[in-house]
Amino acid sequence: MKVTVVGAGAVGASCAEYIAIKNFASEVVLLDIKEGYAEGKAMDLMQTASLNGFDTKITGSTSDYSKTANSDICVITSGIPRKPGMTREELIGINAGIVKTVSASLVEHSPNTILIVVSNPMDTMTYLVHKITDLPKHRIIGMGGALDSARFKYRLAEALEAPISDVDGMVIGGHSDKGMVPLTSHATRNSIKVSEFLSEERLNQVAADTKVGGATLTGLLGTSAWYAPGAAVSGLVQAIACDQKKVYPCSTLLDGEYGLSDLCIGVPVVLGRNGIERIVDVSLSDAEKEHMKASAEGVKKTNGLLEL
Ligand SMILES: NC(=O)C1=CN([C@@H]2O[C@H](COP(=O)(O)OP(=O)(O)OC[C@H]3O[C@@H](n4cnc5c(N)ncnc54)[C@H](O)[C@@H]3O)[C@@H](O)[C@H]2O)C=CC1
Ligand SMILES: O=C([O-])CC(=O)C(=O)O
Repeated sequence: MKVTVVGAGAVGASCAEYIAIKNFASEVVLLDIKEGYAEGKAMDLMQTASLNGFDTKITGSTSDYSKTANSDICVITSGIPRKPGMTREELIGINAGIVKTVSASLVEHSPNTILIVVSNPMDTMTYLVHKITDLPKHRIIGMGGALDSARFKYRLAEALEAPISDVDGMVIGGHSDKGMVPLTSHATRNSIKVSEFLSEERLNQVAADTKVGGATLTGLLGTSAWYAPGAAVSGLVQAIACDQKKVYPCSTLLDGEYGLSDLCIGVPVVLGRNGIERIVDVSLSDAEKEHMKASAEGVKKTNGLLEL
């Protein structure tokens, strides 16, 4: 199993590290445009192999896509991150150009690959990849919901004063401060609805804190987060590589599901060796349906800024 990660920055390196530590891939190629940077990150990570007990071979490349040839899975993390006070949508001007050239080069060298898009604004970048490559839709996957759901579970566990392993919950919708739709009505603590434990007001606070999860960390760190994003990407990569058939919310091209079409937005999907093997249609409350509709309008507005 060969995995390429483009962008050896904070998220790309974290993602490569988690993939290696989980020890399911034979090879990870890190590629960056900065001279020597990916080679340096790869060497540093390889020097953790005997300490962390993995056999995955990590190599680095400066813009040489021949090294990525025949990758089973490619991850795009190249692009600028936001600074405090910015929205993800403001990154479109620079990141669209980067994602366009990177995805074309990846597909040229790995025509059978499954592509995972991470660069922001992620739903719009995922849509862009559909427009400029001829990969089938089940092989183009946007990562956002897996991370947002992990943050939701963190906030739920905090409010419930319960261990995170007892908590389950999912966030669908656009990966943006306003567009996320935390499914509070479906969230559970060991199979019991969380509304049995938390007031509506507290649950609304959990949802609000979840939606600004990325912005909160950007304010604290001065740039956006990388540990949880890297771990979330490695989860998707593992689900595909190991044919786990796990359900994750991912950004995917919709064609009528959830009453939406011609956009990529986060919905629950089954992930296996073929990429997105099924889109799961979950029944939503009226409020969640309205929220999803507004989220889709936001994503479409950002898509409208693309020069296609
Ligand atoms: N979808 C999600 O849930 C998340 C998305 N992100 C996004 O991921 C992206 C990366 O974030 P960080 O790793 O923190 O940024 P970073 O600045 O640490 O790393 C980005 C890397 O991309 C490289 N790069 C730029 N243009 C390139 C090109 N044409 N080819 C190859 N490499 C290129 C840069 O040299 C840099 O090393 C940002 O757009 C950020 O907003 C970050 C966290 C979560
Ligand atoms: O907040 C950001 O800009 C990066 C990101 O998408 C996240 O951490 O959720």
